[in-house]
Amino acid sequence: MHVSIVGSGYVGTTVAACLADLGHEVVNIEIDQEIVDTINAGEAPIHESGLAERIAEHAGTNLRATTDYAAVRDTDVTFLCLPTPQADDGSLDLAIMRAGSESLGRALAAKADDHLVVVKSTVLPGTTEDVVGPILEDESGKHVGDGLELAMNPEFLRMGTAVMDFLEPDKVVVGATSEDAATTLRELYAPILSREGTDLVETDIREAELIKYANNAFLASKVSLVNELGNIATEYGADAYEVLAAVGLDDRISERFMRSGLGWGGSCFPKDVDALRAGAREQGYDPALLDAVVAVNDAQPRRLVDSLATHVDLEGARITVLGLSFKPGTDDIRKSRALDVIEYLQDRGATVVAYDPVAVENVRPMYPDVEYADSAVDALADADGAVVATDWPEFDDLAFDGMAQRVVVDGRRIDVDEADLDVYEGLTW
Ligand SMILES: NC(=O)c1ccc[n+]([C@@H]2O[C@H](COP(=O)([O-])OP(=O)(O)OC[C@H]3O[C@@H](n4cnc5c(N)ncnc54)[C@H](O)[C@@H]3O)[C@@H](O)[C@H]2O)c1
Ligand SMILES: O=c1ccn([C@@H]2O[C@H](COP(=O)(O)OP(=O)(O)O[C@H]3O[C@H](CO)[C@@H](O)[C@H](O)[C@H]3O)[C@@H](O)[C@H]2O)c(=O)[nH]1
Repeated sequence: MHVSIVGSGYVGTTVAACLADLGHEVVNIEIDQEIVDTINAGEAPIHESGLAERIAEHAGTNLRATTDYAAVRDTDVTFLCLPTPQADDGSLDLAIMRAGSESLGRALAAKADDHLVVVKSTVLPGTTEDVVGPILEDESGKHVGDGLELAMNPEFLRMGTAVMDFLEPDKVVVGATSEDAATTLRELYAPILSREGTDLVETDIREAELIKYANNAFLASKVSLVNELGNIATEYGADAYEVLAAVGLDDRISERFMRSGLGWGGSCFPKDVDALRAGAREQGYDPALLDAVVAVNDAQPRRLVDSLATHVDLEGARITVLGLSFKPGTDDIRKSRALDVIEYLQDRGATVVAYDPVAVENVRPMYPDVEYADSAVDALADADGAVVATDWPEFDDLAFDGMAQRVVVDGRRIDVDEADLDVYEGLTW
């Protein structure tokens, strides 16, 4: 099938490379010329395991990139993989989706054949049919159901494992306005849908849109619940990890996504939970539980710093922050809990020394007064205390003997030989 993909960030690039790998003819339409040139040179514009190889193999044959929306006219289906950021009040900001839909609609005006537009971006119910659809109709002169079909196909990939998550998902969700649109997507995804372990969920568009938010809200709530249970466990002097390992054996609950500690960050959970809360309020519903989910999450970084402060006078102290990315396996620092930890430490007069295997250059411009070390061991040298903010595997079994005071408060439960430390405290265990 001939496929165009608008937006070539984390999702658009991964989807394009993977669809090319499945044998489709794929073109990425992207406003950033540097990204376009990178893909056309056979290189990956982002770091994701398995992506560079796929782009190297397919660029120049069945994968290319361009800034020119006219390329959509040579394709049967277009995926919109544009950003859907938060406005200042937390609500969903659709400005980029609107701009992309306008450009797409204008390009489709000169296409004679029928076209299917699939929204893959995370958008609230009603966006595809009430915002994207009418813009496409106005700009192209086509009508939904007559020359133009609409579908919504949310994406559940995680950063760091994006390629495998896309190629081997638990589910593919398709919301479509017509049987033809659903059939096209079934054909496009045939190799993925034929594998055992992947379910196809076909719904109307509104349900497809909401499934994505419900999925992220559920996972974020699960982590906030395990953090609350972890906070309670520490008050009782109990180990939340032992407690939750047992709880997770109940298959109604599952042992996955049970790691308590510093909480959730990243480019998705914070913005999507906020957009759903704002959307719910707009619909007249008060999302009390989701408000609490965010409040619990926001409290964890301060709890970590407060816990360190019970052992170290932070004013003038040299404190190491181990890990800056929002989770291991990525250099993404968006809404990373580590950044809140840095701010609370600085507020209390500490000098912060930070180390991360890949994310330092993303943080440096935001926090120029932090000292950045080249290794965890260097970062710990002469420190009066340390906190663990990201569970990078290389932090397991670290040597802490270079510290001036061997005090560690761990927000992520790395493997530590407590005998090496004067004070070791887990945030929730
Ligand atoms: N990142 C994830 O892990 C993930 C997972 C699932 C769903 N999502 C959702 O997918 C969507 C895209 O997310 P992302 O992380 O890939 O975003 P991103 O910011 O990484 O990439 C978006 C790309 O779109 C480009 N762009 C902006 N305006 C454009 C325009 N008018 N025309 C063409 N290109 C344009 C940008 O230059 C950028 O390269 C969002 O709705 C997000 O919530 C993200
Ligand atoms: O037991 C856990 C699991 C995760 N986290 C934290 O939760 C955040 C999100 O982690 P993860 O879900 O692995 O990363 P993302 O790449 O943000 O992926 C989420 O957000 C994407 C964008 O919407 C979705 O597509 C994915 O399905 C969804 O898992 C990170 O800060 C993790 O440290 C915990 O604290 N404890």
